[in-house]
Amino acid sequence: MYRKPNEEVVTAIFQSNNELYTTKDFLEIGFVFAPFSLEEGVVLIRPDECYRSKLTNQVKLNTKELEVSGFGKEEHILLVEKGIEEIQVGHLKKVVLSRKLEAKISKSPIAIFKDLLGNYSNAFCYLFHHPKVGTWCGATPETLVKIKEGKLNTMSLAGTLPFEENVEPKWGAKEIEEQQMVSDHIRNSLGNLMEDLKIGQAESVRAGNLWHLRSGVKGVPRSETSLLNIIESLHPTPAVCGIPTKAAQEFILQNEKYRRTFYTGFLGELNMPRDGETSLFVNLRCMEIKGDSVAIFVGGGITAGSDPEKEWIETQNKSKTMLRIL
Ligand SMILES: C=C(O[C@H]1C=CC=C(C(=O)O)[C@@H]1O)C(=O)O
Repeated sequence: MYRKPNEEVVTAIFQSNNELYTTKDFLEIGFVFAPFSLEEGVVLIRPDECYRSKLTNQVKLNTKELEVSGFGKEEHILLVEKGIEEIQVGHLKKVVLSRKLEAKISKSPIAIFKDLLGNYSNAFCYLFHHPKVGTWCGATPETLVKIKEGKLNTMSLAGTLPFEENVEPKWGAKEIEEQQMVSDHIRNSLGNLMEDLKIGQAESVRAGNLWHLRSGVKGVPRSETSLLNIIESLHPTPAVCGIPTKAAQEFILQNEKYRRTFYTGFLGELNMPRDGETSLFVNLRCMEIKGDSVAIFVGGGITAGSDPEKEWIETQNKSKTMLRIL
């Protein structure tokens, strides 16, 4: 079940058996759920039954300050320090480092999903379940790619500050440089696949209790460009992996002390309805639900200008997007 950013309609797609289908070439139709490492298999939910409904009875939750446990701080700071060293010796320019935190829940997955819808209107909110994969939900601010009527839209997203009512975010050199790196990377990797590519000015966008810097990216894919080409050139974006991509991915796989599985993968509608719109989102601000426990996934972009303590606080702030709902 999902609702696209700033829309009112919730769509539910149900597959009528428990087979685990995967995509081969992104020409299939359905809902995809892709892991960070694509070779683990991109799950496809076949749309045997589809329902659409307008949102009703949205409840705004109290936004009072949340206390977040400091568990895992030392380990995360060491990881960030290692990332900074790798950048200083010149192996990487940027790497996104993340962690997982656990919490108990007393709400049902459906109640959690409803609260995501009611509180994050400009996010892509979803609840995913497959008996052989698990149950996930989230409210992500990042579009991986949207293709409609031959036009492509994506975004360069990076840089984070806490949101404060009536206060404009003041971006520092670290965030501006970090977001510029993402824009440059998108230009390099998508440029050859497109007739023309335009990357807009960076602007501040709100994502729940946070601000991000975002540039819109628009273009028209060349006639010979396939969706698979586009996905392979964009995923994993430097907003979730790093620069250069391969070296950052290796660093992540070797140094993060857990497996990301579907966090920082992507998900969304594929060719729905037949030959229609594809809109895929990066799986951020998300959690995996297992009975009465959840695992929340949070990370941040590390550059030469990163301060490990601040990076830790940034992950604490990102975890509040989900913790508030719980
Ligand atoms: C990796 C995450 O956020 C990414 C998206 C926006 C801003 C980010 C940052 O400022 O570091 C991250 O690149 C996450 O939320 O777990």
